Amino acid sequence: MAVNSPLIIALDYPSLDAALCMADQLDPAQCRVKVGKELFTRSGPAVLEALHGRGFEVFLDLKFHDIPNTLAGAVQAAAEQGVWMVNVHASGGRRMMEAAVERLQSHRLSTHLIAVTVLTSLSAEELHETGVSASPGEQVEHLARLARQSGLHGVVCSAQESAAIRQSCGDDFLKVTPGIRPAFATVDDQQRIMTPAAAMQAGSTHLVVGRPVTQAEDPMAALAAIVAELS
Ligand SMILES: O=c1ccn([C@@H]2O[C@H](COP(=O)(O)O)[C@@H](O)[C@H]2O)c(=O)[nH]1
Repeated sequence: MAVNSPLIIALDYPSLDAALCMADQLDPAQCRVKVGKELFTRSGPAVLEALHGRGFEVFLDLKFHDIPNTLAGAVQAAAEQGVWMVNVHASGGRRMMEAAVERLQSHRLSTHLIAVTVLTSLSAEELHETGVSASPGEQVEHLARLARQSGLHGVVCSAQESAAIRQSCGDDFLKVTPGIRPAFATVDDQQRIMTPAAAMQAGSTHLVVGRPVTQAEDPMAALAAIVAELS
């Protein structure tokens, strides 16, 4: 299905039923959906089958991070389940990322492979606490370049870094940005945030939106407000 929207709705729910209840209110021609660690750990591949059966393109957000051989196997397993996009941590290094790219290519799997740079929930102070002396912006850009050199299709970053990555890695390199917060939403545990319209202006190619829609009193009204902001 051709999806003519940058929106990816994060189905962060504790059960398959709850996730499908939200999915059934969404139009697979108008947005993609994201399955993360909680939902996948609870429901397993059944959630992918159910969402694919409803016509959705699925971003499997399991943020793989392991030795090259193990990680390549996990990426292959995800791609063979037909997901549109899967991700790994760029901090796993060049050899790990290249192993995943090679595995997809050798099996002719066309799933988009992207790398998480610096989690959008991390502030500069928290990043420094992990032993990284660079600022979030510097570290994101460093890891984005590494991901691009390793053959990946793009990165997960905050929209605050999209413009710099567009400059260094180009328009075609995907900038998938969580931490999207419309003016009406609460910040929650995110740190590096941006509104939907500002994120698109900055060069994000995809906007990941979870709680501003899924925890809203009226999720469909919240989604409509975001769509209106983007049009
Ligand atoms: O750096 C990252 C990487 C992934 N995420 C995921 O995106 C969504 C954001 O949800 P909100 O409710 O809109 O905050 C969530 O599934 C995260 O696991 C991220 O936020 N930051």
